[in-house]
Amino acid sequence: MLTPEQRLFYEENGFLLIKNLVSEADIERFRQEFERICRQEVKVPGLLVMRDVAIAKSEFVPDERAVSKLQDFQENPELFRYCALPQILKYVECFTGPNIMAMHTMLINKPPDAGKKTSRHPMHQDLHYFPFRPSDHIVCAWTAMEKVNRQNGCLVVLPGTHKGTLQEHDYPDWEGGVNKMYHGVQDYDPNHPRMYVEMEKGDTVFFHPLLIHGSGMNQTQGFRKAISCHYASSDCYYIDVRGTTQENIENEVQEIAGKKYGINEVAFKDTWAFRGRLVQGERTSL
Ligand SMILES: CC(C)CC(=O)SCCNC(=O)CCNC(=O)[C@H](O)C(C)(C)COP(=O)(O)OP(=O)(O)OC[C@H]1O[C@@H](n2cnc3c(N)ncnc32)[C@H](O)[C@@H]1OP(=O)(O)O
Ligand SMILES: Nc1ncnc2c1ncn2[C@@H]1O[C@H](COP(=O)(O)OP(=O)(O)OP(=O)(O)O)[C@@H](O)[C@H]1O
Ligand SMILES: O=C(O)CCC(=O)C(=O)O
Ligand SMILES: [Fe+2]
Ligand SMILES: [Mg+2]
Repeated sequence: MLTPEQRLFYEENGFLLIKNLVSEADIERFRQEFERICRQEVKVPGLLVMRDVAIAKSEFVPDERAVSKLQDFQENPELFRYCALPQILKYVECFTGPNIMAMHTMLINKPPDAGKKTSRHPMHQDLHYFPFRPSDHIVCAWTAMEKVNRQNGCLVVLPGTHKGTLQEHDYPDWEGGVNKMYHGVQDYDPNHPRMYVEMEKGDTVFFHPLLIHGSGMNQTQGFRKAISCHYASSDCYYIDVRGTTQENIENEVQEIAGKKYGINEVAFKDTWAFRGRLVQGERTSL
């Protein structure tokens, strides 16, 4: 699928932007379903509805505009259609091989910043959240549901950082507050070249789980929308993160999973095994 130039670009930079990959019609359907979920017209088992911390901690009564992110929509057939779009899977297969699992799903509705810069997403590596390997067989697809630019907080990437190792992550020291589980790399090189990935509606970026990335504040009045899925080869294997830098996220996830599913001591890897869904080939290991 990939031209030699595209392959080389990904190997060197850790991401690949494909223009106009998802149709307007599909994006409109995802948007409609998102709105139905916000209006609570559909109930989705396992879905996590997240509000921005600035809104969650204020007196303001939240309505659908307060939703900053939907996570784990694998049980919603309409949104999950995104993860199985053939034109996306054709690219994903270049990184994962033929057995493909959709491991993590998100619809991000980055709100207009409430004045505390909490709409930012600190610079991080997604692998920090994942207890499975090898990292080269994991890839994220992130599709802009509208034009994204520096004004509304597009993705910011540090090209080439996927060649490094997994860094220690923790909450950034931000005055205005930080969203739950938005860990960041503590000491990335501030002089590393930065790229602002500006995209049109339907453009899709594929990126490596070690690529350091984040997103800036949304300085517009609109809600910047994107839909994404992290894929892994189903031949990947789970690892034990105890004693590694990932132990802090394991503890937080176990605490939340315990509350959400009413089970104590759920293994971190099981929180992934039961959310993961096969989208192509055979479920061999994950
Ligand atoms: C690769 C990928 C995984 C990378 C990422 O996506 S990183 C971000 C990952 N994010 C997540 O996994 C979502 C984490 N969020 C959640 O689990 C939930 O939204 C919670 C923060 C637990 C809130 O759950 P919810 O059921 O809405 O609970 P409540 O509304 O009753 O609030 C309970 C207490 O939590 C606070 N809260 C709500 N939203 C946030 C927030 N965004 N950041 C920080 N704190 C928050 C809320 O103020 C309340 O606090 P107290 O009043 O108890 O002090
Ligand atoms: N010290 C830091 N620690 C962790 N993440 C940071 C830090 N500084 C910046 N970032 C992340 O990198 C993103 C991009 O930073 P950048 O300074 O380019 O954007 P910004 O300050 O949000 O907007 P602007 O385009 O006006 O500079 C930030 O929004 C934030 O998510
Ligand atoms: O859409 C964004 O702002 C980035 C989200 C992101 O990187 C993540 O949730 O891991
Ligand atoms: Fe990320
Ligand atoms: Mg700045």
